[in-house]
Amino acid sequence: MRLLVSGGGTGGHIYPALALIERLKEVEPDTEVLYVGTTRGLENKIVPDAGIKLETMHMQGFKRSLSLENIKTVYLFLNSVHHAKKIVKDFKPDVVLGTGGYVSGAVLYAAAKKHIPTVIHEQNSVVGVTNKFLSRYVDQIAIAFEAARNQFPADKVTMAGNPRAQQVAAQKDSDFSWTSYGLKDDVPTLMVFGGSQGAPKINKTVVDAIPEFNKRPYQVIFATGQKRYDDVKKQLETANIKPADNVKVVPYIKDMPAKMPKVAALVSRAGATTIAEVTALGVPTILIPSPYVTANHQVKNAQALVKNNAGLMITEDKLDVRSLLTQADKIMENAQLREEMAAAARKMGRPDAADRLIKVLHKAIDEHQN
Ligand SMILES: CC(=O)N[C@H]1[C@@H](OP(=O)(O)OP(=O)(O)OC[C@H]2O[C@@H](n3ccc(=O)[nH]c3=O)[C@H](O)[C@@H]2O)O[C@H](CO)[C@@H](O)[C@@H]1O
Repeated sequence: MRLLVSGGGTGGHIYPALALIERLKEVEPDTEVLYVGTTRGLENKIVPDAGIKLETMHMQGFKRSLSLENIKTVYLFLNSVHHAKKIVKDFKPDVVLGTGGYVSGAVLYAAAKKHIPTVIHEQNSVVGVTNKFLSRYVDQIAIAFEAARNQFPADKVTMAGNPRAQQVAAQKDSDFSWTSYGLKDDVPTLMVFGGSQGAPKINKTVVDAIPEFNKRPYQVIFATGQKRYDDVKKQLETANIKPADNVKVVPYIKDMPAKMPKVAALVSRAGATTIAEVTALGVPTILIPSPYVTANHQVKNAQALVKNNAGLMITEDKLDVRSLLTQADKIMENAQLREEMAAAARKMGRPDAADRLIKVLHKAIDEHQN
């Protein structure tokens, strides 16, 4: 298959695309892939690191208030559509997949106008602006939450799940060792990150909790987000806080599918891709939904896990050292509770999501020809 993929800005849009590509190359080894992203998003690092060819376009999002910047945004969008049409013409894809972010708006719109089969993947329960816009033009729409179904034209929608779920589930017996971080393999590990880019309030709270984490019988691996690492280091120095041997602070955790199966519990934002991963594997979670997202959708994501006894939630306004430690200790110091939460989480997982999405791609190709 010749697959053109576009999705960008944040890890939540990029990792599902990469997971799909990895699986497609397994089942259809002659697959050719080109990825189109923005010049500034996380895709600039993650996609080439995965050995996938990347083309970039300069784009920006709309501001909510009326502003001159929006004129520039429209200009950049039209320019990108023009650029994307050229990419489509040169690459000659059998199908084009969009996984969200402004850049996928331009690429999928261009492909649809050039009569190429198109599919979008929506990771969230509340549909993103780009996918909403594209839903009129594309052939097929794959979703990961039932709640997204009625926000799209009904005849185009298939439930697929998030391909990242299949990727992490496939590595559940990974031989990754925590010793590569200077941690131990026989001590339960709490992983902490605030989404793919880190979150300042979570970072500050974890920094302040480190003197207590230092004394715990479990270990902590804390990813600050690449761009926020220096800031966290400064906070640690100013407050004279030194992580003990059982606490590691890093900018970013690479190759998460190999590592996540080895964590006892996770503290994180409630982004859709993280949720897909923890439910595929059965990882107990403490979710701190981002209050800065469309229609507060991360709270809805988190509530689904809480309702099924698979996760605990701390809303950001209630997040402080005490609430964080209380919930972390509750899970980390009770192996039986962890097992129960893990089993509940696994029941919600979709470990065949990539295969389902591949079927949707073929459906788009087949039905487009008819
Ligand atoms: C603020 C914002 O708009 N967030 C959105 C963004 O989330 P965002 O990209 O922040 O978060 P997601 O949970 O969707 O994805 C994070 C991904 O990054 C990985 N990871 C994280 C930290 C790390 O050190 N290493 C690493 O590999 C996680 O394992 C996961 O695969 O897109 C998601 C999918 O559209 C939405 O649900 C989120 O609401």
